[in-house]
Amino acid sequence: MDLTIDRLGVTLAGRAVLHDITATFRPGRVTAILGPNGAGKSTLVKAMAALVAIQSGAIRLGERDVAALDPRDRARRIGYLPQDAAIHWNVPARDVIALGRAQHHAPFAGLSEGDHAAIADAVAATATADLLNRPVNELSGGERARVLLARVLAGAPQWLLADEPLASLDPAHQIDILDRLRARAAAGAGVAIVLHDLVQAGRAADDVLLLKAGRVAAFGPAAQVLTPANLRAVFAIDVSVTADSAGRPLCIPIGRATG
Ligand SMILES: Nc1ncnc2c1ncn2[C@@H]1O[C@H](COP(=O)(O)OP(=O)(O)OP(=O)(O)O)[C@@H](O)[C@H]1O
Repeated sequence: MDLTIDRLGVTLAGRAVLHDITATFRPGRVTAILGPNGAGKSTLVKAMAALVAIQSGAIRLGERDVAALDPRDRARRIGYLPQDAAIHWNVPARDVIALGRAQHHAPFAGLSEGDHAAIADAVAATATADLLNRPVNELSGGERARVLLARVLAGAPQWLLADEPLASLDPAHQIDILDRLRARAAAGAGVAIVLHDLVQAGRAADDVLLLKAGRVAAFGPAAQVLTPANLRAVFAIDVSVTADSAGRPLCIPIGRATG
């Protein structure tokens, strides 16, 4: 089902943060949300997960208003991985990952075979098997980030919204995680990820939403959006854009825009 943002406006603490955002994200594709610090990327994904109140417009999953969905039903449909997620209990990583199945079974019910299978898939996708018995607060930042990603993957949501999922990962794990997210999309899920790295965005994204100061600067297929002119207009940098060996845009930042 499409995830549609329709003339969305969000105001936080009296400040208009998002203005008249319209875009339709499609399942089966990876959509990257890019923009400078403070552009409104996190606020947008929170609004898509119904975690912030919206002042105007709507977010719809298919025909249904996301904010009006029953919360458990919404959690089964939309998985959200926050930026800098904290874990307040020093429990083994396996318990954190298992929490990703909570919306699939009755409260206090044990894990079903289906739950175990989904957890095993998520553990394989994030290479967290060796971490399962470790207390989460003793993991490195990147290890913890992979455990948290495993938790949201374990829920097998129709839509996966991830806010900077690569931020603390080493290059090998960045590549692995992007490949897994692409595999989820290829299997029919919707995937929307906030990214800062233009190289990774070009590599992973089918579609790109460029945000600037809370407004849509460009939205569409990655090759049409990731152009030197758009990137200059949004980030005020010069970027070399060529095609990589798979024909995807390869964006190399050169420096601050001149002239
Ligand atoms: N709870 C809040 N109350 C008031 N203003 C907020 C709140 N949360 C975010 N903002 C403001 O909204 C704007 C957008 O913030 P947001 O976190 O969505 O940006 P972002 O594009 O994700 O930034 P970054 O790349 O730095 O993570 C910023 O100016 C921020 O200061």
